Amino acid sequence: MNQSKEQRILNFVLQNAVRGDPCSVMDAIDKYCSQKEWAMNVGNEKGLILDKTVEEINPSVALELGTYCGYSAVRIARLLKAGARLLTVEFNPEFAAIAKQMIEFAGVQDKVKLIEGPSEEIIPQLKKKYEVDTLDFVFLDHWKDRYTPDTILLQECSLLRKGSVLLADNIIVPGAPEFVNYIRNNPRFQCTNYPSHLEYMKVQDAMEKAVFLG
Ligand SMILES: COCc1ccccc1-c1cc(O)c2[nH]cnc(=O)c2c1
Ligand SMILES: [Mg+2]
Repeated sequence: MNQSKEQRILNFVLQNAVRGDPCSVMDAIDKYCSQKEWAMNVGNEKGLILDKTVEEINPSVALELGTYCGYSAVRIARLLKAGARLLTVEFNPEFAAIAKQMIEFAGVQDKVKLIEGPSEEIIPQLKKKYEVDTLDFVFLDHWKDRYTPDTILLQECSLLRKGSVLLADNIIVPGAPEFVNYIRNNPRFQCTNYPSHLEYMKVQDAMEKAVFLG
């Protein structure tokens, strides 16, 4: 049974990064995916926008929708203060299995809770099953047609508070036009667009930050 691309990415990390060193894991993934096989990690250019947003908020409780291989989970978790935690949701079991190993190798497993399943099922469980009160930060990086319904669901489940920050990847490519229309025309959100490029490519992309006004 030949290996998946995601397994090849993990193998490259295991052979080229340093166990317990999140930056070496991020660098190895970026090296492999820019030189060998493209993959949909947020990457280093948009990753810096993610870093700045996380550092600005300094979240106690963060949620990521769309774990993939765990690149952005490692990227976010490495910046979290003692006692803070990241919940990351992945629908695809193969991706979740890779991400679990990636997160453990990076040494951030104590800060990260990887939850396998569809976001529309997991979000309503966050309060009772995962002991979440409200979310300080949400990174949307999953199916683009889930951005709007999941943002509505987060509000319906009272998971956002005044000042909660959403950051959405792939506003241009693959694109989330319906989400952009929803969030920019919603008076309960203050939006900021961050032009960038598609990971590992010279193609325009952007991230959108949306602060919940309560
Ligand atoms: C499977 O499509 C891969 C692809 C192909 C061409 C352009 C963009 C993308 C892309 C880029 C991303 O950062 C993504 N992030 C999260 N979920 C995605 O589906 C996703 C897709
Ligand atoms: Mg993405």
